[in-house]
Amino acid sequence: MAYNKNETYDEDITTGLISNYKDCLRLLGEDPEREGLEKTPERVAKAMQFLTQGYQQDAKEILEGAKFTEAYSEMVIVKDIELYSMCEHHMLPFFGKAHVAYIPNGYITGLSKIARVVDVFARRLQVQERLTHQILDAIQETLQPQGVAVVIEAQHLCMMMRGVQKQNSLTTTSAFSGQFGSGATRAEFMKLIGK
Ligand SMILES: Nc1nc2c(ncn2[C@@H]2O[C@H](COP(=O)(O)OP(=O)(O)OP(=O)(O)O)[C@@H](O)[C@H]2O)c(=O)[nH]1
Ligand SMILES: [Zn+2]
Repeated sequence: MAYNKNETYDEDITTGLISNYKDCLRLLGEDPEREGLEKTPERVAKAMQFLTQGYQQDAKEILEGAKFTEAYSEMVIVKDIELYSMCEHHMLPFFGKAHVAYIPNGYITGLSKIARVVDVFARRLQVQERLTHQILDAIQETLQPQGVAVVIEAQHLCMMMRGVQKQNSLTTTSAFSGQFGSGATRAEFMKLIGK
């Protein structure tokens, strides 16, 4: 299922979600029939399907689709990839940036595919740590490069709007494989992403 301007949504899932979101609104003390909320259950049903569309997508297929033989063997970095995901504990957004690098070993991939892979895993219910590792594993297993590095910096609304209510906390997670395990290569990557 691809959700773009010509959005198509699974009818059964949408119908089921609409009915459940109507109940949610009632339980929260709202009137789902009042004018402003009339279409809200449907909008939320579609928004939630959009935000979890990653379950229907295959990161390896995306990378394989633009895998090219190339002798380039220096570090390739795509940094500042904006990221929007939802924490699996509260189903509230967390958002920030992903920085991804790999050192090719005979194959490169289309640069946009790196950003697409970030979205495939971000558009699910996540914890930031698992998201970081899933991006790394997909690239490692598909391109079999000399190494992969993923750093994610994100703010979690569940820590900002509720709970501990810390507005300025930033969570950084990282995962490294292959050559990024060594000090010099990792240090070069961290320097290039401004860390
Ligand atoms: N490790 C990790 N924790 C997360 C992530 N997103 C949210 N959390 C945390 O998940 C934890 C869930 O803890 P619980 O004590 O079960 O939930 P809670 O009572 O709502 O916790 P508070 O947020 O502290 O009020 C909280 O500490 C959240 O901050 C994430 O991506 N990674
Ligand atoms: Zn949370």
